[in-house]
Amino acid sequence: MTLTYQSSLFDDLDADPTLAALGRSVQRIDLGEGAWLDLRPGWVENSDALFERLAGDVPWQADRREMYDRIVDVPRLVSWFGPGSRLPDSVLHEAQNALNDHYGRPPGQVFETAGLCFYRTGDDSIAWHGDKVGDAIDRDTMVAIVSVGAARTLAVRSRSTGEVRRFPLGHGDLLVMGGSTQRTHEHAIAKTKNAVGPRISVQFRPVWSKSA
Ligand SMILES: O=C(O)CCC(=O)C(=O)O
Ligand SMILES: [Fe+2]
Repeated sequence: MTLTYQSSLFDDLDADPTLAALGRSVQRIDLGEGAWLDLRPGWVENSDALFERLAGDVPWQADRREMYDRIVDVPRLVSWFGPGSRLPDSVLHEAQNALNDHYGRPPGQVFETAGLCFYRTGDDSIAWHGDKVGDAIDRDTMVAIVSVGAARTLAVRSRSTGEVRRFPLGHGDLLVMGGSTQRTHEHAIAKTKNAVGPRISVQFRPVWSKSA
C-alpha cells in the first residue's frame, strides 16, 4: 500500500506507542436522552509508530456490500479481531485493559473485540448508523474509539431531534460512546474534499449477547 502519511514533528517512529493516564483527564459530554461521550485527546503517545505498524501489519480487507440493486465497495478498509484474539499491536491490549479498568467492567459492557477501519483518503467514510451486533441492541453499551493518523470528524446526530454535534478526532485521541448513544443517536464520518491523509480507527466493543 503506498500512502504518504505526514508524521507529527514530535513523534519518534522508533519509539513504542504508550498510553497516557485516563482518570480525570477524561471529559464527559452529556448528549441527553441517556447518551454520553467521553473524550480523552492525546491518549496514545508516539502514535506515529502505532499508525505505521497498523497500516503495514493488519490484514486489511476491502469489503463489498449490497446496496439497493448494486454491489458497492465499502468506502474504507476493515479488519476485525474477536474475543481473545491477539491484537496487531501490544499497545492495543494495553488500551483494552486500561479501558476496562477505567470503566470498571460493568456486566455486558466489558471491551472484548477490536474492529479496525482504514480511511485511505477524504473519500473514505462511514454513513450514519448506530452500532449493532446481532439482531438488536436494546440496552446501554459502550464503544471506545482510538484514532490515529489524520484528523477526521466524528458527527453524532440525535434520532429524535436531528441535532448534530461534531467531534474532530486527532492523532492518538480517544472517544467513548456510552449509555444509550447507539440507540438514541447515530454517528458518521463524512467524506471530505479537504486534502487529508490516511486515518486508522480502532473500535473496542463488548460482546453483545442478548442475555447479558
Ligand atoms: O472510524 C470511526 O471513528 C468510526 C467507525 C464506526 O463508527 C464503526 O466502525 O462502527
Ligand atoms: Fe459505528
